[in-house]
Amino acid sequence: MIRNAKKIAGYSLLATVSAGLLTIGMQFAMRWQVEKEIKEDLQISADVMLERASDAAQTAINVLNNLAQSPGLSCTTDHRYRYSDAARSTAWIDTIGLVDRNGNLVCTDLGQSARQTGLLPAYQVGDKAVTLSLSAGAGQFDMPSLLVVRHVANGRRLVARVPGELVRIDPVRNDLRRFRYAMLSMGSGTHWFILEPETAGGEIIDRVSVHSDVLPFEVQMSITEAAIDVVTADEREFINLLGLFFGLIMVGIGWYFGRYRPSDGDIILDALDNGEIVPYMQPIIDLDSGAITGCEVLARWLKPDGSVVPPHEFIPLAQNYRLTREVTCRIMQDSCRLLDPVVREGQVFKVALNLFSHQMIDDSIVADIEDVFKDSKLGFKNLIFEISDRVPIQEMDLAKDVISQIRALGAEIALDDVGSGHSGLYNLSSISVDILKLDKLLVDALDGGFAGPELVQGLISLAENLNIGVIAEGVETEEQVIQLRKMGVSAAQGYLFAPPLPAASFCKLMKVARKRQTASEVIPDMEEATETGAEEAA
Ligand SMILES: Nc1nc2c(ncn2[C@@H]2O[C@H](COP(=O)(O)O[C@H]3[C@@H](O)[C@H](n4cnc5c(=O)[nH]c(N)nc54)O[C@@H]3COP(=O)(O)O)[C@@H](O)[C@H]2O)c(=O)[nH]1
Repeated sequence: MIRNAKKIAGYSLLATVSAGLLTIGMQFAMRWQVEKEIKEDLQISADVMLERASDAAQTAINVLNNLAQSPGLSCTTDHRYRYSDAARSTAWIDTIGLVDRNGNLVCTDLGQSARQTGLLPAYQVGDKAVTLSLSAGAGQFDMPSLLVVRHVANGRRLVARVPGELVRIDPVRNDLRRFRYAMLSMGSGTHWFILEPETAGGEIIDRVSVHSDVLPFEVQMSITEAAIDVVTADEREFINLLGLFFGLIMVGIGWYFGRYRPSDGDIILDALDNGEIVPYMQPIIDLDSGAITGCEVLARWLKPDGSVVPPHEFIPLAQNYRLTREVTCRIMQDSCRLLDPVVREGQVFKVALNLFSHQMIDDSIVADIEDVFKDSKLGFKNLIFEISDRVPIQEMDLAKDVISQIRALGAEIALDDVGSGHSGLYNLSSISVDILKLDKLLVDALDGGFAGPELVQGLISLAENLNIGVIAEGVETEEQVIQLRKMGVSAAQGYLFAPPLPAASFCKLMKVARKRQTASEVIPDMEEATETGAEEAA
């Protein structure tokens, strides 16, 4: 199972939906743009068609006006040459002929000799000098031609024929013509031609209508929606591919952001599971005899790369992620297991374990202590639980209850960090403890400073009066040992004797200490074990 599968699925769904919306948005925008362009094209088409029709008609009128300047136009070869020349002078006209007053075509330009009866209506006095009419198409599907008629004399008229095929050419894209309807009309219901769409039906998306101010032409055009689908076919495919591509990228991003990234809490849990958080033991020495009377258990994180992480770097993380119970249990279990060989040899010594201040108001710690130590050889009576005086206990009644339960098991309670910067002896006034642990700051103050020795002496007297023991912490010099002994302190720990040691080194040290009972014999060997321990720790 992929870790964070739900998260990845959520992100991917979000990504897919956004890719889908983006694709739809792009399709919509593209369709809107194409529709706009099609409408513009339709307008241009209509304008061009009207312009062509007007240009063709106007050119034919001009050509016929020029011819009409010549007097006595007839069907002589000479005149027919003139008609031919005039017809060829412009692409719009395909033939020019002469029509008699009865409307019969009597001759045309050269090459167009056939006589045609009834081409135009009979001439009426008062007819306009120039008229426009339409010829019938030769076949059913032929387009009628525009006949431009110019009266010359005696009811005779010059006629120029303008074929519709030349006018209907329009610039609309081939694929759009199938959906376009176009009509060029000449007023009063007469239309020159109608271009029907190839594909009938469909919603009309635009209609345009343009007309000439000078000539009786009007162009009407419309186009159906299907044209948009045809025009956008390639683009739609492209956008869909783009959407798919974008969707895949978004899913990738979703996976990236949703993938499992362990929190600091997960890292601590993994370290616990992998046995990387281990107990180190710092010996507690009897200053009178030099014997090791116990140890303080201090947690260390041994990383796989060999580095040793001190507690102040990972304990706050464990606190943030509410993993203090797990840490405490692991340290207690490992201490119990690792010290077992020493205990089995019959050595009696005290093991001090640190508790978190909030554990003082949660009696699950009592059950945990019982669980771990109930069957151990060490026994509850050799356990000391240290609670820090740095943090005032909030719910004193609860704390008193938890402490009395721990003491009822037979274990002792030590008030740690007494005399440290944040210790106010507040806790001491409310809870009963068995041991005071003088902080390194106080021990350092023995060497000098204002009222240092008096302060220590005062606390020692206080402890004596309360009938509680004292352990000095952070002892680093022999002078401190001498002073502490003078003041009546008989238990201490510190780098002078040994730093916190890996369990194996501490056990080795205990073995040596068992053989040599006196301080003068033990301390030199302790240095040896300490060096070994430091090497192992490294
Ligand atoms: N609730 C728990 N708290 C724990 C646990 N393990 C450690 N801790 C607390 O972390 C604090 C720092 O501990 P650490 O870095 O191990 O420091 C201790 C000693 O190594 C250090 N020490 C001892 N002797 C000397 C010395 O001569 N010189 C010197 N400079 N330092 C020395 O002092 C610290 C003693 O700790 P404490 O007695 O508790 O004050 C510390 O507050 C630990 O309590 C854990 O498992 N649970």
